[in-house]
Amino acid sequence: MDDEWDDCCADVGVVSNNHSNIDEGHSLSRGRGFPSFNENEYDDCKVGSDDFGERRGRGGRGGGRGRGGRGGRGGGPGREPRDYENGDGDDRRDRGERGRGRGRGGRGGGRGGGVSGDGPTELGEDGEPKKPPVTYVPPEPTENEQEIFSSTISSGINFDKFDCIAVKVSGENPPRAVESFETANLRKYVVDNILKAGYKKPTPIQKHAIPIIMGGRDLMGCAQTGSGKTAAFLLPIINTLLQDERELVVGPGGCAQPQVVIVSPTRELTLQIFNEARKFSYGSILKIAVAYGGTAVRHQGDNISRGCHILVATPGRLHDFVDRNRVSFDSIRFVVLDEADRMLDMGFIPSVEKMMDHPTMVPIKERQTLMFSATFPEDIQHLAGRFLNNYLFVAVGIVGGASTDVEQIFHQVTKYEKQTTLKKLIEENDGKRILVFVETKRNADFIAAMLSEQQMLTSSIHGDRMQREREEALDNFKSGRHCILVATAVAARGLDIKNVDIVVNYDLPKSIDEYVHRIGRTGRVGNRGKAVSFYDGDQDMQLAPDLAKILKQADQTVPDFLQGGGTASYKGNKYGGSDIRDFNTAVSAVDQGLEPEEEW
Ligand SMILES: Nc1ncnc2c1ncn2[C@@H]1O[C@H](COP(=O)(O)OP(=O)(O)OP(=O)(O)O)[C@@H](O)[C@H]1O
Repeated sequence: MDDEWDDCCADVGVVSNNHSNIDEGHSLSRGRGFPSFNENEYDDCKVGSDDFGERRGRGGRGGGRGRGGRGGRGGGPGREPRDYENGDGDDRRDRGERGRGRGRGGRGGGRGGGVSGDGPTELGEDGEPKKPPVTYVPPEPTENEQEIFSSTISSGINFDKFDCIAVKVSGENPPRAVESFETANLRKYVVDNILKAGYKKPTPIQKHAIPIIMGGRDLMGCAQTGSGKTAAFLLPIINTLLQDERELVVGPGGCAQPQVVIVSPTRELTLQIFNEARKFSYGSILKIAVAYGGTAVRHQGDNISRGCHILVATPGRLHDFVDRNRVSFDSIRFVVLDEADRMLDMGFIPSVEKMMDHPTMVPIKERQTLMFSATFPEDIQHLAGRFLNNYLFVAVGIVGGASTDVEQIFHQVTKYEKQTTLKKLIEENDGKRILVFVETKRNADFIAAMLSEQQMLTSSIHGDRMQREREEALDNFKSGRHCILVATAVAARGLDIKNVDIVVNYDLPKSIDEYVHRIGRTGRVGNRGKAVSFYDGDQDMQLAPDLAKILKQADQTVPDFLQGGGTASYKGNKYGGSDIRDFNTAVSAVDQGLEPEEEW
């Protein structure tokens, strides 16, 4: 599959029988009163789990890049030159501890170790190199109140302009939007936590989603990047759990029965939502648990088996637990798909179907199903309909449109000019926090190494890095220790990082939705941001019409080289369209003309 960065793959049902590779000596403390997880029960690298990030052993680049630069590649078997160019080849060849050969010149020494130095690779029953156990135990989440509440990005000068964006609500009998958190019928506990997070008033998606969800309805919610969709579902869910408290159930054998399951496509986003849920439920009796790949299974399993009201998970790891009867959906009250269009596209749909159709899943009419994204193409909305019950559709602004707070700049370059252009851009923006997107994992490594060699403090994040490295890279960038983060699409969606000054599309993505999500890492909650994209006519021509359209919709100048290149791939003026169910109601529209191409 081309989306190799995915934290899940389509084959969710396939469970490897090869458990012999699991480190039997690895142990963690037993849960209180519940059976502890045995690592042997899990093959953390099984096909279909969300553990791509823990893959090791790139056969073709075993040379190891040590301190001071990239060493030779090609010490190991298997990588075709084409594969090297494209970087993201067949993941099956990416396994096996010993071939990794990675290191960052100029920043702390390389992590070398090629195939050649370590003797023959041991093979498992399936002929694949035996997989190492995943032993990474992430740091415990903080209990420090100040830290819990400090992750919020402060709202910017354009925050109030959110209120001028047209909102369309469709579906039967939508409730009235709320105007403030104080009048939203939220419990004091929840309002106190909202205030501690520094929120003064709800964003449009929150104004609409809170009463809809508290009113027991299903929802498909679309609003621009950085406009508070996470709180839009977390606040009413947490409020409902506290208002109408139900007993926490843990079945036989420590099988947890969460009341809420929130699924998102990447590990880092899952962790972020988990922390947001902890924030808004701070001080309450609610138990929040997290499950994502690339981490020691037993650790998460023990936590989950103690019981949790809310489980935030990536699909692969969620199904690991479900398949082993460690999690069931018998007590579900809410199912949330964040980045829902991504969760329903080809790579993830089997996981979502498996969850929704699971024999233990509460029937559609007895649970609430909520879906959120900044982009929601109509074909994906069709798919979504089957999981929703008489839902309301809320669209804030143009579905799939870019945040108007992001200035979008394009440089026309050839592929040979990209490196120099990037270096120049970074030099001209010394000290600014810059997120650089590239298309392939290999290019992410390459660019990060190149910048590091130039004494530009750089981290990288992509699906071939171990989870520990991914989290460290993100942390270095968030804390400002490293001003530059080079990323593949794994960081395109949902991540909420303070003070990202510039997003660079070193390589433009293949789809316009991906572009919208990427540039949405800056210019969040009313802050201004800038996106600089390198446009290579040879590579990116097919994206030109969509880019031109996105620019026009955001009232920005369209460069000549993006003009006249054909028709956009989306119909009409509404990326992703409106509610596909053909409701002709615009129940709540604050149409003040700020969205020139709005049709409602
Ligand atoms: N009402 C509010 N007032 C102030 N800040 C808010 C409010 N709601 C959310 N925020 C903050 O705005 C930032 C962006 O929120 P969030 O990550 O939920 O955006 P999003 O719409 O999900 O974006 P994306 O589409 O990129 O996932 C977060 O730092 C969040 O804490």
